[in-house]
Amino acid sequence: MDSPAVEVIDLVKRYGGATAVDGLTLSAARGAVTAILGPNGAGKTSTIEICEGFREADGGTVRVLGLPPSDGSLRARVGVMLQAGGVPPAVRCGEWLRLVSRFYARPLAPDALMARLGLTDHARTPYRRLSGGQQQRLSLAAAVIGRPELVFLDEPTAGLDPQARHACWDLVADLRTAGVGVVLTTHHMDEAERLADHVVIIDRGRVVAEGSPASLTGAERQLRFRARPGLALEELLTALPTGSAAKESPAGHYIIEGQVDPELLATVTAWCAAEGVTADDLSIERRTLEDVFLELTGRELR
Ligand SMILES: Nc1ncnc2c1ncn2[C@@H]1O[C@H](COP(=O)(O)OP(=O)(O)OP(=O)(O)O)[C@@H](O)[C@H]1O
Repeated sequence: MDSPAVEVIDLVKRYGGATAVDGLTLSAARGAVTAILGPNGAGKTSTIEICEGFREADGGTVRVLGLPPSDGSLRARVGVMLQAGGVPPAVRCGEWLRLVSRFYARPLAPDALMARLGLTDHARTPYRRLSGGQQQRLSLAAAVIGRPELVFLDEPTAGLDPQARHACWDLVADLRTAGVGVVLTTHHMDEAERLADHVVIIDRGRVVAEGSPASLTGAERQLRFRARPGLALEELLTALPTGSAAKESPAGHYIIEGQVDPELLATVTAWCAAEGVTADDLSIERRTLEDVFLELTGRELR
């Protein structure tokens, strides 16, 4: 049987006295999209850069396509999109892509890839004159041009406009269809929910949850509405069946959890009416990945 695309066991990474990755274990399948989520400083980039062979681990085992990350044969088989830099400032966009393509035996056509990522009009623009989003798209193009078996994308859509974000999503979906393994980090929960087969949530250098987006969010539904901030939810709770929960998060956004049925809906709307409150945008929804993420990693800023 093939080894996983990426296998990380008990990974440890320290910077001076600080432990950034603290016994992290995860696995990413071939031909699937694995999203690594975590708050700022959780250890995502450290982990990914160790897998890419750019940083040394202080402990644990990492295998990429069954090989140690330092194995030279991986260069031709693995695509890497860095968070920033790596391109000479004066090189033109199209020139760079053609240059990178020459390192590979069966590269994609640079012009077609530029067209796909909206870079055709910038083919002759030097890297330093590209906007942040255009530089980002060029890095993405360079990561996939060699038809890799596996790509690492570190925050691929950070700073992209909605059009470019969708183009990136389409590209990732096509890579997956073509059997390419994709390991990406993102702060966009909707992106992970939309793209990923497998989500790994890490916090303080450790995995705190993993599974498919559906298994992480569960089947439970919630009642949500918007109203003026500061409603007396403890009062509402006394009218709801035992086991229900009500919270305001953020201010003016209310979430009621429990057995969401017509009776609960009627109780909540009747209570709102008695309070003289109109419940706006009332909806019954499943928990989102963002809800799960915040529950697991807390709300304090890092
Ligand atoms: N080269 C370095 N030297 C010292 N500390 C570092 C270095 N790189 C990362 N760190 C620290 O290690 C921890 C993990 O950083 P890392 O970049 O891996 O997190 P991350 O999850 O990718 O964060 P973000 O979401 O902000 O990109 C942070 O506390 C960071 O300050």
